[in-house]
Amino acid sequence: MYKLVLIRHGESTWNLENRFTGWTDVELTPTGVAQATMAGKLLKDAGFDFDIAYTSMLKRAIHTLWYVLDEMERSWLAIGKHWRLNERHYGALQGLDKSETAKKYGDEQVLIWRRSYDTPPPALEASDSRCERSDRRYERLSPDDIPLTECLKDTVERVMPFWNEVLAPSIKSGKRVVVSAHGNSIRALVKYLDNISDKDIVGLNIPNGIPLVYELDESLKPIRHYYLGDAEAAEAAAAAVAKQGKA
Ligand SMILES: O=C(O)[C@@H](CO)OP(=O)(O)O
Repeated sequence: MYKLVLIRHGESTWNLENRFTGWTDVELTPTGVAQATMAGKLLKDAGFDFDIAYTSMLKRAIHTLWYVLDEMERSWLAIGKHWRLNERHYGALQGLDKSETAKKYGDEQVLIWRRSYDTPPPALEASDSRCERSDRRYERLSPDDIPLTECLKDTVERVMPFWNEVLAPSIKSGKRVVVSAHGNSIRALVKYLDNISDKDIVGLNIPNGIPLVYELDESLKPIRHYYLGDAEAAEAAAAAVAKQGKA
């Protein structure tokens, strides 16, 4: 049996301000740092250890991983950073207040933009100063790989090559893998792993900074999954994420 640990980054400044974030590179808050440190402690106390870590190109996930590994005394571990693990691109909503947006367009429309499987939020213009196409960290990508908006389906399509080419082979080779990523890039992975329908994925929310453990069989099919620590607290934190898009 293999184990894979997924961690959504700790609370970010824009989580705290309740703004759509996507590919915007915002920092952890002190609460986010405490959540990441606690995630490391939970993992260490439960006897977890890792051989390799992966994260996105965004500092809220990178720093979360640093705090987790530091707490586990594994700061020396190899870390792979990849844009395919970035948060779902939120298009022209990036930077807007979620509940103000719900007041303007209605809770239902915001739920569609936040959680529908195949309806993307309005796209950014490539000329918009928020567009990441001129960001040096993505200079090796073709501009077309850098989204102007994404629905979860698009995120699944960009995350899956990373699963197939990096994560799955790494796990199958016997490496113990931890991934620090984002609410929607993790939802994309979970949708694939648990074969969740396009309809049911709408109701799935991932809390900040709580390790999500997958036990996988020889062919990497999930046997079971669970949040480390207090299961009720994890459920309450996921329910709070669901409410963020209400007026
Ligand atoms: O703003 C975002 O990028 C994501 C994660 O914080 O939010 P949501 O839960 O609304 O998809």
